[in-house]
Amino acid sequence: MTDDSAIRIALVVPDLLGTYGDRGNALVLAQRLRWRGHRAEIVTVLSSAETLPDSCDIYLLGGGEDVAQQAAVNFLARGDGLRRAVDAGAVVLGVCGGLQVLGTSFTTGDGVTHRGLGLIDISTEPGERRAIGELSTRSEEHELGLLTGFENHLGRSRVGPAARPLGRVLHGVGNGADETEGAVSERIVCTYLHGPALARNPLLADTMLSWAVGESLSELPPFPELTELRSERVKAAG
Ligand SMILES: NC(=O)CC[C@H](N)C(=O)O
Repeated sequence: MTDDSAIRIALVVPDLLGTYGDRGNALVLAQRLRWRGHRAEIVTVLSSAETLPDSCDIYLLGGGEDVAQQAAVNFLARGDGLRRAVDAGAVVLGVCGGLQVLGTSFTTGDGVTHRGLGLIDISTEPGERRAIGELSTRSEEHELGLLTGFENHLGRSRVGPAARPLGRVLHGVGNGADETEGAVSERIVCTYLHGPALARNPLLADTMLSWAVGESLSELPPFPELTELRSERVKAAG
């Protein structure tokens, strides 16, 4: 049964975009809401569903392989639920393959260009080699500070004029061409950070949650394990 007062978090086609552990982002968001006394519901939408419901507050798209990304675009274009949700103010996170799916187009390693959903102005072409390893960036423009994660992608992305980069690369590849990482447009956040990104970067998680809830959220007590994880991972990035 649906709980009307709950913040609904859609985990979008994890059977296609679930290769890199990004489903953890849904658990992080739900738990950070519950710790503050909000109700949260995770709505898992598999690609066997008819269409994606437009009634969720937050939509999470993870990373996946090239063929899975094409299947995800086909599924999401059917019914257009994600576009309607975005138009109504939903918050969206696209990680890696999810970033490429949300963008205008992506060219896969075989040289074929595929249409993305066009929800954010970012396009992707294959690089010369796969970017694999720790990725750390600084996001001053969006006041998100240091962002940490790992990357594993061939695609190199260019942010168009209708979006802004999420951060500037300190270590790793990120978007590739110009030392930027990810993209932001209104309430859509795209990144190459896996980790899962929202487990490693609680400020990003809480920023997205405050957009969904419509108010700033109470402080949570510091988690020493989290501080330690972040500093250990940033150190590992060199
Ligand atoms: N980690 C991913 O999601 C990979 C995305 C995409 N298939 C690429 O290689 O660029």
